[in-house]
Amino acid sequence: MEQKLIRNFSIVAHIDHGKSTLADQIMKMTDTYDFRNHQEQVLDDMKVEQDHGVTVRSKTVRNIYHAKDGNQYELNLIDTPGHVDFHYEVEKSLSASDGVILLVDATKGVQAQTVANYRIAKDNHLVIIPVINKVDNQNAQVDMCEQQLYELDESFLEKDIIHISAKTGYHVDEVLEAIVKEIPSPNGDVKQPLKALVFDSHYDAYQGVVAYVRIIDGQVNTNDKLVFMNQNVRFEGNQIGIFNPQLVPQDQLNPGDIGYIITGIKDPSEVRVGDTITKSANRAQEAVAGYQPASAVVFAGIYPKDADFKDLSSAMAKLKLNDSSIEMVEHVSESLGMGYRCGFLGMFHLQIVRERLVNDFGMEVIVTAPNVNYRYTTTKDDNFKTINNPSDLPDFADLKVVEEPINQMIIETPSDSVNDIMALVTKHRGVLLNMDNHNQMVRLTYHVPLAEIAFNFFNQLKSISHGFATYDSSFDSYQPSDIVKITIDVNYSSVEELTFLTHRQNAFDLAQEIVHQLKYVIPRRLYPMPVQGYIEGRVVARVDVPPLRKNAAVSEDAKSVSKKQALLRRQSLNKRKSAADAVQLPQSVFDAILNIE
Ligand SMILES: Nc1nc2c(ncn2[C@@H]2O[C@H](COP(=O)(O)OP(=O)(O)OP(=O)(O)O)[C@@H](O)[C@H]2O)c(=O)[nH]1
Repeated sequence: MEQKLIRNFSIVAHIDHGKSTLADQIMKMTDTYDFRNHQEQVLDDMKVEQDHGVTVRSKTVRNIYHAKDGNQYELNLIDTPGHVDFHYEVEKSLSASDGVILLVDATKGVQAQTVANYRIAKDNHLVIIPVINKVDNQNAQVDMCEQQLYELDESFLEKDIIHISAKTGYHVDEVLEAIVKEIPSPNGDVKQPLKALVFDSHYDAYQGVVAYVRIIDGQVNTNDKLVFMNQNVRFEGNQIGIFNPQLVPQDQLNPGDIGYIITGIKDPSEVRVGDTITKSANRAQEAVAGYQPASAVVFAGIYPKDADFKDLSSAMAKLKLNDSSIEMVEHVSESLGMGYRCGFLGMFHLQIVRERLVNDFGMEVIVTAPNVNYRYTTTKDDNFKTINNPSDLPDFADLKVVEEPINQMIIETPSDSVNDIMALVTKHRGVLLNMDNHNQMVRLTYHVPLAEIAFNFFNQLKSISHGFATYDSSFDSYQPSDIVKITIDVNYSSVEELTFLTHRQNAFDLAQEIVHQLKYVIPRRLYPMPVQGYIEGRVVARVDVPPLRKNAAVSEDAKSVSKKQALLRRQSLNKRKSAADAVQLPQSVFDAILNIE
């Protein structure tokens, strides 16, 4: 396809505003995919995506469109995720695009991720086509959405904002025409040395690493000798091709094309998303600017359940290739063995990683209770050290200052929920900075500790506001805080994975609650096991996990004294045997802790 007839664009929106439905509709109208014999939402093909009904990974598909001007255009569409945890995916997709369709649900209006995605598109200097979706819905408020879009960007006043129903196809043809007319064709020079930006990748058991690329300059042909510029890893492009949305081989990719290169590389750590591919014989001078690494928000340990650490390690490396935002470092735990301490972009991301390990790699894992990171100075050292594992915080006697991450959070809500929401955020130690009205909604701006909103906050907010409130939050600063460490002993030995950091005001209640929850989930032994919670060296909570044994005194099948004595002897022998084993922590222990509000 001639370069001037190519259009590369992403569809961006808040979660559930209809991106995948629009992508399907475009594929239907351009005859890219035959939907009669297939399921809807072909792009959301991962099990986790179908289970949760959300897009987790960006997906690319090439459509051929016969435009009204008589030309055939190649429309490379990237469907992006809408959930805040997958923001990083959107950033990567936009680096491969020249324009975006900014989709707004007519029944919901402009929401937090609409604004966030609009900003990324602006920062990338992309053409933005605003589109209002779901106009077939009887609750559609098209005028309100238009007003909100004008407030977001005055330049939209000069455009005719398109009103569509992605579901029925109403006016989607106008979107296709706008893509052709407004989004520029890619500018790249075929005569320059090859520069292909790797914006994504996945691992194939037979073919090794498959790199998803946008060709910036030059040309790549099948079997070319290639090199990853930053990693300096050489390989041969065994197969190249495009997404339809399945992989379809081609002989050649040219500037502006979005496609894939099968590298044959079997070691996932040799490939980095954000790297540039060039030819080994005719190297480009400079690599394309890559991506800022994503910064993890919540941290947790991941350990193999029944399998070997080696299996976990190989599964994690392949997963990381497909999701470069996961941070991981090896970690040895006394009770769970070799594993990883990992960083995630949010709780939903953590949940998806856990499910993908099972679905995609058959890897059952134990995930420990998540936490955020903190930093501290000690009486001996005034330099701040950041920790993401609570057990790394030194003893309270040595600490000078502990700081926790504070986020700026903006909540938009209908006015009838304002009081309840303010009470909720105050309970979570939020400090109100500003309150104003914004398109019939109240906008509250807060400073709130990340640890207070990283876990269950979103669900609480949704339930209080009956699903209407939305929020967006971003890191603001570290601030000194009265943070204390809760340590938990099971059977008189401290369990590292059950160490928590929290504000002093919550510490006592939290320690009580954790210890109480553990009573029912710690696997029982033949003897009672005390579970104790400590704060700054003092026991503040205690329960005894009841023993797993028959009570010889009342047992019905041991009526004679000698039989009772024999039973007691056996129990005492078993007791000595099992006392030597370390306490095994099943997943239910960490799940129980996660449910504490
Ligand atoms: N009535 C109506 N419903 C729509 C329309 N477009 C999408 N929907 C519905 O809205 C819901 C969300 O649509 P999706 O296409 O999955 O939304 P999404 O933006 O891709 O969601 P994420 O990828 O998870 O962010 C689905 O139940 C769709 O059937 C439309 O034009 N009209």
